[in-house]
Amino acid sequence: MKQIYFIINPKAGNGYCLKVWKKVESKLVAEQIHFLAFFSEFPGHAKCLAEQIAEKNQQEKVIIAVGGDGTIHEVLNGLAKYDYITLGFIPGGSGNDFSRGFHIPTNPEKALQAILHLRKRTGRKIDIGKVCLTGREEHYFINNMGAGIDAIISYQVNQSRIKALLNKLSLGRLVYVYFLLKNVFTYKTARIDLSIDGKKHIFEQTWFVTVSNQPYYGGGMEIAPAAEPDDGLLDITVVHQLSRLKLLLVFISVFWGRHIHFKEVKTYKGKNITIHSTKTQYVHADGEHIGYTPLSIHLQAKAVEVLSRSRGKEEVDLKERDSNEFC
Ligand SMILES: Nc1ncnc2c1ncn2[C@@H]1O[C@H](COP(=O)(O)OP(=O)(O)OP(=O)(O)O)[C@@H](O)[C@H]1O
Repeated sequence: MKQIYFIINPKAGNGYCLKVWKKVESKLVAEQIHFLAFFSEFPGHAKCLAEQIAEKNQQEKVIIAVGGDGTIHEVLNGLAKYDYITLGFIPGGSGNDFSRGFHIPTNPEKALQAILHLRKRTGRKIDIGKVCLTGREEHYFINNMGAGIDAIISYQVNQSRIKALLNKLSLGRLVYVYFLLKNVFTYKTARIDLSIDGKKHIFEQTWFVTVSNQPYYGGGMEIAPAAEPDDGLLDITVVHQLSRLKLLLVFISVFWGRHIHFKEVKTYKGKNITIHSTKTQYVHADGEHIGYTPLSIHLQAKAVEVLSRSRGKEEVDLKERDSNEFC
């Protein structure tokens, strides 16, 4: 059996993750499962830890990220170049879009149970995206990346103190609404030149472009309802040429994946994408600020083995994530 390593972000979910870890740790001890655990001590540390674990002995291992989407993003970036590592995830953050998209239970004990069960089988090979920014190191994403107003919002949310306060009151989602409202009346749209597998598209007055590997982002918004993480394609969503008020309507409809029916929302699929903008745009990958446009994105097909279940084309019933059906 492969050795299991845990990388825990004690700050994820504004400290909630530590409680998650305590529960997971007790269960591991009770079930006499051998494991090694490491805590992320500062932003970027989870990436270093994952890299060091992957390098050690160069043997097959399971690395389980315990935290939010930022934690899994860092762990992914540490292990993406090592094809003998299997990635697992126990949700302990505030958004947890990875667990939504990859059908991991939100309950920590059930998530662990699912992971221990899935570890006995061959993992699922999934695609990831590689973002290349001018003069900066490459970044991999597992959920999605974006450029435009959504990237500014996620940057401001991550910096804000209100997030911690609202999370304590279990109103974490409101922080996105607050920053959306703050930006929607001041943000200046730009022309975006997009190339998808060599085909050029020009969009005037663009609010944002996202490139998704799985459907969810921003803590449960179904931005790319058709995205499948193992279909060898990335799903592109462009929102452009609409009024500020209509943009708010589009954002509301994203929670149900209905935004794709607006004529101002364009969707595509592709493998190699470039984004240029007349105005420098903020860029995020898995909700973490990584730089600014211009950039290129390249699909890395079936590049990472994950402990998750595939749902095929069935509709995802999110309530089921908490059921015991993994076992
Ligand atoms: N010890 C630490 N102290 C402070 N920040 C840390 C530490 N370890 C990691 N981080 C940073 O914490 C940030 C948030 O982590 P993460 O995204 O996992 O949690 P979250 O924001 O609560 O969840 P989500 O992204 O799912 O909403 C990341 O940007 C990461 O770099």
